[in-house]
Amino acid sequence: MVIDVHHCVREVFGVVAIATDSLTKVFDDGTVAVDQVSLTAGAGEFLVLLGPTGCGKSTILRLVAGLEAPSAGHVLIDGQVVDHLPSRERRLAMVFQDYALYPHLTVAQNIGFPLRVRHETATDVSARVNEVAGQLGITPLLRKLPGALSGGERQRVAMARAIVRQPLGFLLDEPLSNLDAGLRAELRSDVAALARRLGVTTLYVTHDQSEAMTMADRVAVLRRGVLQQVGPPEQVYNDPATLFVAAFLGTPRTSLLEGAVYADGDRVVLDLGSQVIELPADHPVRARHTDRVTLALRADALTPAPPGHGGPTLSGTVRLVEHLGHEALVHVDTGALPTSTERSRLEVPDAPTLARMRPAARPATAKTEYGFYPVYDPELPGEPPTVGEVVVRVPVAGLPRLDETITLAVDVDRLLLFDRTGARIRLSAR
Ligand SMILES: Nc1ncnc2c1ncn2[C@@H]1O[C@H](COP(=O)(O)OP(=O)(O)OP(=O)(O)O)[C@@H](O)[C@H]1O
Repeated sequence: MVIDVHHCVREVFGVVAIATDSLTKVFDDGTVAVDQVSLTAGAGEFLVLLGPTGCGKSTILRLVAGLEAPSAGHVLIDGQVVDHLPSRERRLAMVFQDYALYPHLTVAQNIGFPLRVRHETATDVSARVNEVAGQLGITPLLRKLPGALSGGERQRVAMARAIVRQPLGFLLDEPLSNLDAGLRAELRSDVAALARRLGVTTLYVTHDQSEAMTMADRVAVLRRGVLQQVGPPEQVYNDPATLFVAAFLGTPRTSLLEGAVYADGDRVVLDLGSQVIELPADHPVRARHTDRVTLALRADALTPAPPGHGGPTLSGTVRLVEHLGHEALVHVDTGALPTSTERSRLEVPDAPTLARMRPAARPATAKTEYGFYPVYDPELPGEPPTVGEVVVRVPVAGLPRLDETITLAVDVDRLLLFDRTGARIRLSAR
């Protein structure tokens, strides 16, 4: 009788949790790449590590894989500390963005490679390779060489090679980043579905928020090696704990504006300097009278105000209309003071945003009736951005013209406010 060793292992170990406990990595040059990160990917969970470039995502993966030694803290697999275990004994399969397929081996030989180095019989290797190729829909490719494959096919072969050993966990480091956008979107669901079908605990690294949002059971957002927030995608998006998380998650980019709260008789307003947003008189932010705040506004908090709209509004001048087909992204200059990157801690504004900010040298905002006179904190380095822009999605049927003044309805339930430290001001009425 032939016993399938791998199936036995899976049955004995089952699906396992992968965890880090105060994991810290300081490289020899003093770089603190990972700073006391405690995270758990539950058994069978698809956990995505998300953050800007350099935030320590790959280093966490390498520490979990055993390719780097932690400076402090621990890695746990199935509740057991594995710090002493060499990489190969951790039974975790890693897939990198470059796949690292052997160019002179066929697809079948590439997939079977991890089994052959364990001296399994040719019959067993072949059976397992065929099984995995079938699972991934790549059986027709088995005789080809990697050079004859498309990017997406190569990616599937790399996944096949990772699962052939029936690992206890997958560690995937931006495995889709070398593919074009269309294929990436297609493979996203494939990879997530495969991991779920196999029930394998997965740590998936990406800096692409839409990838994280569509694939993850939970997302862990990192900044400079420090864990900011962990939760299901919709929770992290809708209920960000910090200004950084609110700013990092948002397509189009979340707008950040400086403001102050004023509660005056039966009025409660957010004073942006150039204008005020009138809030309902019983709005809980009333308790924050005179506080300086940062307002994070995403496109989904704004709509062009219909005639006679009675709720909170924000107005501004149309500066840019980006056509997306059935709708357009309309960039509206509110005259308010944008939040500096030093305060938001969002260190990598994209090039188009920067390019738009710089040439539009224009003094930001004037003093309002409530006396909020926004100025940049003198201790903050760098040149302040000059345009307090918000972005709204508008159906093509009702597009405004450039330089037109438009009024936007603000969804109060989607107002995200943050204090001077970047911590969320939670409004109990939400
Ligand atoms: N061997 C090393 N020696 C010194 N510093 C390193 C080393 N490897 C990584 N770093 C630094 O550690 C920090 C985290 O790097 P890491 O590769 O983990 O980031 P990342 O979030 O995966 O970024 P990316 O998305 O660009 O891959 C960075 O500042 C990086 O420059």
